[in-house]
Amino acid sequence: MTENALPYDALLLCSFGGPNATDDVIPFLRNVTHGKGIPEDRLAEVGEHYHRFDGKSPINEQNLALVAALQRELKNRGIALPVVWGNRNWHPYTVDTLRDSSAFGAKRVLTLVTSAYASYSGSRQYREHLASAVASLGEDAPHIDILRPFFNEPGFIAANLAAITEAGATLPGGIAGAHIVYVTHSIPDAMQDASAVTGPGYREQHEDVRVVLDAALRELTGGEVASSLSYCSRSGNPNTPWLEPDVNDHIEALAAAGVTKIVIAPIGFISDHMEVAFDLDVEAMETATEHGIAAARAGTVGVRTEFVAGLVDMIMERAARERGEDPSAVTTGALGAFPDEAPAGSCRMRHGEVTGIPVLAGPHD
Ligand SMILES: CC1=C(CCC(=O)O)c2cc3nc(cc4[nH]c(cc5[nH]c(cc1n2)c(C)c5CCC(=O)O)c(CCC(=O)O)c4C)C(CCC(=O)O)=C3C
Ligand SMILES: [Fe+2]
Repeated sequence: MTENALPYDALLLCSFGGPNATDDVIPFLRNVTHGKGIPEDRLAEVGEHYHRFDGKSPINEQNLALVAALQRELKNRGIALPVVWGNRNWHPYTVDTLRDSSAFGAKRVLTLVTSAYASYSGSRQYREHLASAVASLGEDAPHIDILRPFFNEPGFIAANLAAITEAGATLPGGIAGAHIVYVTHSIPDAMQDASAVTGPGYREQHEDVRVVLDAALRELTGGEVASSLSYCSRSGNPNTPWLEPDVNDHIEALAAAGVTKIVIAPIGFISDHMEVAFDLDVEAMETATEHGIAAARAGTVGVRTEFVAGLVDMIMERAARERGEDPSAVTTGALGAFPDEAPAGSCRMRHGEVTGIPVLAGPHD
């Protein structure tokens, strides 16, 4: 049987974007932090992280690699679906990509947002961004659908599991006895609360992944698995509460409790972009070394075959549903598949704050 992705005629990979050169850094950071109240000194500090890498974030090449991997997987399955790429905060901007796609005849575009978990930052903000791109294209805009969050897609889990076991194998004595330090991006407590209003919140989605991965690791190793979830990359006003513990404080506390080896597993990110390359590989690794802990950083899912195949499964499942079929949504863990359309009031920046900003894939309020 030949598979097809109808009614879709393109897949848009929609991501964060990052600077490609020194001169891009400040304008990129202005785009990201526009209206967000991030203090100047935090911006200067984050600018320094990028300058350590000559102003070039690895994120763009990683997204291009994911585009290529998705194209390969689709082609191998005999599915004709062009994959295009657009960003929220840097070139190529989503609006430009969609204008081009439309010029080439795309009428209905399925969007894969590069955030695995739902919160304002990973979900609603992208839905606002896509609505604004569509509005500015007017009649030329294709119809856009958005794939649900994929944190509990089995391929995402399998890819993380493989990455953790590979990293664990590099530790002295292997993974046995290592504490698994799962890490994700911190968000303000208010954003966390707002993410939990209409369904399982951002933290709960990660906890679900942690439980599933721990169980799989236990099965693989035949031993006990100790783990915890911690957070990196907090910003904003220091007086505003964000999700804790910070990964560095947490590693310090683990050392004080007698832990001697850890795997740092960045389950909150899909590629080794700047948060991973600096906040984990530089800062968290330094913290571990200072405290006498042997640490191995697990890779992100990147373009691992399990992950890419799982994404294509999700694409085909969604396409089938849009054709009126009733495909089953396969998920791991206890939370089930998130809905295709976000519920009213979900994933606001703050609970109860109605901004009136239009969104796609869900009601505006
Ligand atoms: C949950 C989440 C993800 C994970 C989901 C996902 O993967 O999408 C994520 C990803 C990313 N965040 C990124 C970069 C930045 N995020 C910032 C600021 C913020 N992030 C937030 C949350 C998240 N962010 C929040 C609540 C803020 C505060 C301001 C605001 O409410 O928006 C700032 C401003 C400076 C600072 O304050 O640090 C920068 C530069 C990059 C690109 C990296 C690269 O260039 O390689 C990526 C992939
Ligand atoms: Fe961020």
